Amino acid sequence: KETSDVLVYTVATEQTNGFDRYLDSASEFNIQPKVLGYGLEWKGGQVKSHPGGGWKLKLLKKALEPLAEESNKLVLFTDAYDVIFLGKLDEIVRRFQKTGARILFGAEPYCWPDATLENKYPEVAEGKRFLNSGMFIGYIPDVWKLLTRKEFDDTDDDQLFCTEAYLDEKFREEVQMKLDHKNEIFQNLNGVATEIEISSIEDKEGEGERYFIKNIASRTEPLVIHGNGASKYTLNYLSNYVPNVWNSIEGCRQCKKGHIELETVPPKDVPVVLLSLFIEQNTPFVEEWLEKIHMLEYPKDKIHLFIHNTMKFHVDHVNNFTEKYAKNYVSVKEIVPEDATPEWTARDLSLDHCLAKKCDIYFAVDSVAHIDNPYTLKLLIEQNRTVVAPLLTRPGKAWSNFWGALTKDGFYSRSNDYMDIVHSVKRGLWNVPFIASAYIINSTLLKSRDRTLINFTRPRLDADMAFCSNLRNLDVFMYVSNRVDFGHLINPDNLDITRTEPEMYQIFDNPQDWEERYIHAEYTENFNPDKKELQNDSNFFQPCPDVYWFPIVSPRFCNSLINMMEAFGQWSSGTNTDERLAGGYEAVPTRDIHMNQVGWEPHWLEFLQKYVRPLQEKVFTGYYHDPPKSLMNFVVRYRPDEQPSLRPHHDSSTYTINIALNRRNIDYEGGGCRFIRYNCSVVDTKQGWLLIHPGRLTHFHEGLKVTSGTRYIMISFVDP
Ligand SMILES: O=C(O)CCC(=O)C(=O)O
Ligand SMILES: [Fe+2]
Repeated sequence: KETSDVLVYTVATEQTNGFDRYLDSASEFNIQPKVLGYGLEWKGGQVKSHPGGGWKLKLLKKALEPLAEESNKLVLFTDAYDVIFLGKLDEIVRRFQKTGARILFGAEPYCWPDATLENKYPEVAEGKRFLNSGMFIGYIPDVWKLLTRKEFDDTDDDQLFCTEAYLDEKFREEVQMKLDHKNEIFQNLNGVATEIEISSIEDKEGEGERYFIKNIASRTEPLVIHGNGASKYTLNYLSNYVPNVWNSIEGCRQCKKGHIELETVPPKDVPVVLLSLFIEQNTPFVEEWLEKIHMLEYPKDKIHLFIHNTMKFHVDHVNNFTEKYAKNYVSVKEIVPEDATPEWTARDLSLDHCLAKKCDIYFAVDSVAHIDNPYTLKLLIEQNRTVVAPLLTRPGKAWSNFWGALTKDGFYSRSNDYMDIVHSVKRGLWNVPFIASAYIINSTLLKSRDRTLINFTRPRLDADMAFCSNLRNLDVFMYVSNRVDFGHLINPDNLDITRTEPEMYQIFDNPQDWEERYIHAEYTENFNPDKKELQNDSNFFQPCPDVYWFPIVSPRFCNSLINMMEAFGQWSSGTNTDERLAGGYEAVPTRDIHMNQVGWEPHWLEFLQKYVRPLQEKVFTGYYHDPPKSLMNFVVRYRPDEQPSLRPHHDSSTYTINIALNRRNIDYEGGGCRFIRYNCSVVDTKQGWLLIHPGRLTHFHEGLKVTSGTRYIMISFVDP
C-alpha cells in the first residue's frame, strides 16, 4: 500500500507548543497531516477534566464525507497537542495490516468516561483492555460507518461514542474493529509510564547513540505516542529525545529549530526587554549579582528595568547600582522594602509592566541567580522559545533551578536524566515541568493568552510553583537550556546579616563566590611554573632567606577584615596578662583581636587549609600537615601612640604567616618585619600579600616601628 493512500488527520484550533511539536515529529517522517478546525473556536466542551470532544469527530466526518466510498484508502486520526509520531507511515500501515482489523484504536488501562462499561469489554490475556479515542487508523468506508453509526453532538464525548460502537458486538464484527492492546502502533501513556523506557542504539557509524521508545511490558516499539491526561509530562520528557530530537553525535537537534540570529536584526528591531530583578530574601554577593546584570551583552537602550527589593540589607546595594547605571537603561521602576509589596504581587506587577512598556521579552532574574555568562540574555532570546530558563546550579551540588519531573501532587521529583543535565553530561534544551530563578518569557504568550491565567498567585503555593503550575495548565512548555554554561546559584540559607561583613563568613556556603571576591586576582599565578619574575634563584619571591612572599587575598578581603576587627573593637591591652590564653600569660604581647572573638576561626582554618597549605608545600618541600593546625589566629594593630613595634622573639609555630592588610606609605609609615640572624627586613610589604617563614630557631624576628598611621597585619602560628 502506498502511503499516499493514507490520509492523516488531526484537530487543532490554534498554534501551541504541543502543536508545533506534533508537526515537527510528523515532518521528521515526511508525514503531512491535514489539520481540521484550525483558527476555529473549540466547540468540543471542557475536555480537560470532563467528557467532550465530539466536535473532533464531527470535523473528521465532514472531511471524510466526499471520500466515504474510497475503499482502498486509509485514515489515520490522532489528537495534536499531546501526540508525537515516532515512525514512518509505511511501518504504521504494515503493522495495521498485520492485525487484520479494518479499524484499530489505541488502548489504555482505564475505562473512561463511563467506568460501568468495564464488564462489557472483552477480556484480554495481555495488554491494555480499554479503548482510547485519541488515536486510530482504519479503512475510510469502515471509519465512515463508525462516524455515521449514530447521531452525536459537538459536546458529546468522542471516547464514549467510539466505545459504544466497539462494545456493540455486531458492529465490532462488521467493521472488524479492534484495539491495539499491546501497543504495536499506538501508545497511550496515561497510567503506564513505568512500562515505558527510552532506549538507545548505536547509530550506523557506531559513533553515538539514537533514542527510541520501548514498552517493556508488551515488548513493542510503538510508532505514535499520546500523552493523555496526566501523562503529558511523561510525553514532554520523552519528546526531549524522540523522534531523533537529541542524539549523542549531533547533540540537541531541536535546539536548531526556530533559532534566530540577533546579529542580523536591524538595531531598531532588536527585541525590547523588561529585565525584572527580584530580591526576596537576604542574599550574599548581591553586589556581584548586580554587576553581572550590568555586564549583560545587550543594548541597554532596549532594556527597561524593574526592581523588587524587599530587604533593607540590600537597599544600599540597589542604590549604588541604580546611581551608577540606571541612566543607561530606557527606564527603571523600583519597588523598595518600605512599599511592603509581597513577592506574588510584585511578580504579577512586573508582567503588567512588561506589557505596559510594550516589551517583546520578559526576563526575570532572582538575587540567587548569578548570570556569569554575559551573552545569556542574547542566547536565550535567540533560542526563540515561549519560556526558557538558563540552567543554573549550585557549584558542585545537585541543586538547580529546574525540576526534571513532578510528583502526582505537583511537587519536586527527579527525572532519570536529571543528574546528566545538571552536570552537563548531556547538553541541550529540555522540556521540564518546573523552572525558577531566571527565565525569559516571550511576550506573545502574555498577549495571546488570558492574562488572568498567567500569574504567580495561588493559595498555599510559592510564587514560582504557582507560576509554573499555571503554565502547565495552559500547556505552555518550559525549557531549561544547558547548551552552554550560563551561571550559578547562590546558597542564601546561612547568611547572617548581624555580622559585620556577612559575606566574609560565606567561605563554606558559597566557596566559589567567596574566592572570587576575596582571593587575590594573581593567587593562581603562584602555581604557574612558567612565571617569569623570579627572585633569588628561587621559583618564588624570597625577600629574606627562607621567607617567602605570595599574593593571597584581595584588597577587599583586607579592608573587610580590618572592618570586622574595628567594628568589634576590643583590642587587647598589649600587656603580659592575657585571659584569652590557656596560661593567661603572653611573653611578647601585641595589640590584637583573635579570630574566635569575631566568630571567624572555622572560616580562617578553612582558608589556611585551602589557600595557604598548598603554598607552604611548594616552598617548604617535604613538610606535609593537612589540615594545618593553628590556635593563634589574630589581627595586630600597630600605632605610634599605642604599640608601635614588637620586640625580637620566636613564634610558637612550625611556620608563621603574616598578611599585610593595609598599605605602607599610604595608610601608615615605618613598620615591617626584621629577621635578625640574616639582618634582613621586609619593609615594602604589599596589601594582600603573605609572608611565610619558619617560626623558631633560625627566624628570630621583630616588628619594626610604625612612625605614623595604623598598620594592620593578619598573623597565624601554624602547627604550634
Ligand atoms: O610586625 C610584624 O610584621 C611581625 C609580627 C610578628 O612577628 C608577630 O606578631 O608574631
Ligand atoms: Fe612573630
